[in-house]
Amino acid sequence: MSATPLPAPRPLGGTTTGTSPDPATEPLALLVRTSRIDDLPGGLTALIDVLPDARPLSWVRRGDGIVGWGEALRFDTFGPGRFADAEAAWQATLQRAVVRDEVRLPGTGPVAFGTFAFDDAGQLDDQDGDDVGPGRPDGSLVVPRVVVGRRAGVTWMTTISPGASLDAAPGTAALRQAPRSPVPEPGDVRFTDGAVAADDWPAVVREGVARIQSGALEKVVLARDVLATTEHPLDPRWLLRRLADRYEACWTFSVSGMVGATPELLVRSEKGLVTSRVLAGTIRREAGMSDDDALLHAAQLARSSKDLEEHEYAVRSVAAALEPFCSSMNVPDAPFVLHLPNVMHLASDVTGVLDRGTAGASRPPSSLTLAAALHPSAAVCGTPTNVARDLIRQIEGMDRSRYAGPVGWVGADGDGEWGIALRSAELSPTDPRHVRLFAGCGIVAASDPEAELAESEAKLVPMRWALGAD
Ligand SMILES: C=C(O[C@H]1C=CC=C(C(=O)O)[C@@H]1O)C(=O)O
Repeated sequence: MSATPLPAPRPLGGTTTGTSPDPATEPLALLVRTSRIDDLPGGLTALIDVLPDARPLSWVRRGDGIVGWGEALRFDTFGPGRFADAEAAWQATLQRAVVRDEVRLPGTGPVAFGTFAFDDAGQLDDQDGDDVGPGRPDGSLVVPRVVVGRRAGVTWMTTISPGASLDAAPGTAALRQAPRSPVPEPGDVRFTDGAVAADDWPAVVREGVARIQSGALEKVVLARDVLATTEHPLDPRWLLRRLADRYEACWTFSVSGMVGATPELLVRSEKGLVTSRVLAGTIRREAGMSDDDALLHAAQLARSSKDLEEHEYAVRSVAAALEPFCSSMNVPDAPFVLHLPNVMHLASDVTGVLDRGTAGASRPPSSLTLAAALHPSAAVCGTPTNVARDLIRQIEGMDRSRYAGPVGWVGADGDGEWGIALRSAELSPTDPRHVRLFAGCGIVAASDPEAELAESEAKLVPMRWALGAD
């Protein structure tokens, strides 16, 4: 890709920051270099272990993926155009990037990590319900200074130098020499109720069930938050290391203070093939459960008509959103059971072949465009989407912020991976000892409010555990 002297990426409805000249007035070119490096010691946490400071970027699963740090560029976007604005800013950036990529795998060359809010309709202060927007962005793309990645035995390092700066060339020696701050332990953790007290949450679910039974909608996903206060300032690397080690089937992510290990892949787009792992329908897995008991639970989940109904809505919403972009698709007839340490889920992998000539577009849709089209799926919102979203705004009583929004990365060719920010926590931008944990449940006519509360507790287990609580 060559550098074209285009105007600087003006954030359409957003803000851009870089580490070089003000991008609003001067073009900010990026020099991007990717080289293969020696494999890293360590298995599942090898990538996490190279992160040098407490502002990590991460997208890691089973020891593979990409991590990044530093900020060559950042785009913050607001309101309903947040995805399109982020995409436009990324495309404008790529126009001015000079790239030398010696590895050429998904995740090499220029990449941007991203995180987007669930809702774009203003933000509620979680404590007293005051509207505090538009301070916090509804979406952010971060182009790191350094990326380290690993895929199927190939390990690489990318350096991204903005403007006139020239960072050290990528290489094993450069990575070894980079200073790395120690990861402090968070110490004791205290958990308190979030916007809606746990004891009051079943009443919210009851209201959701009543609306469904009245015929207003078929499914709604209702969520709650829990506040955690740590004894010492929390370093997100502490969470990432524990999550990547224990929840290896999940995507361990970190972007701008949104951290978690999600089992749900909103979309992966790679060389014309798109995949979405749709989850909905859950059964708890007790600590210490035997394999035989786990199998019995899995069978019970696979037969549960309430869970199958929840799942069907989610699969249908994903298939309908992907269909306009695909020349062919495979939507499984029946889900499989995904086993995680804390829960089991009904899961379906929906796949499709991208139609390269979609709707007269000059290039195939990027993974970010696909994520925007898929969000919010019925796994995190409901059916019909608009009715469910309105009901969430009315009765949930909480600002979801980036919980249940898309999180992931996009590369220069548009390929990338976007998860749904579940099993997640948002670190306070102002107090490093404060974190909000989130969990939600799909509600259908047959849902039992107390059982949903128990299910939400099971979904909080990964983040509680990652903080150090048993
Ligand atoms: C909304 C969440 O989970 C979704 C994903 C899997 C299973 C779900 C369920 O069974 O309700 C939810 O749809 C969450 O973890 O906060």
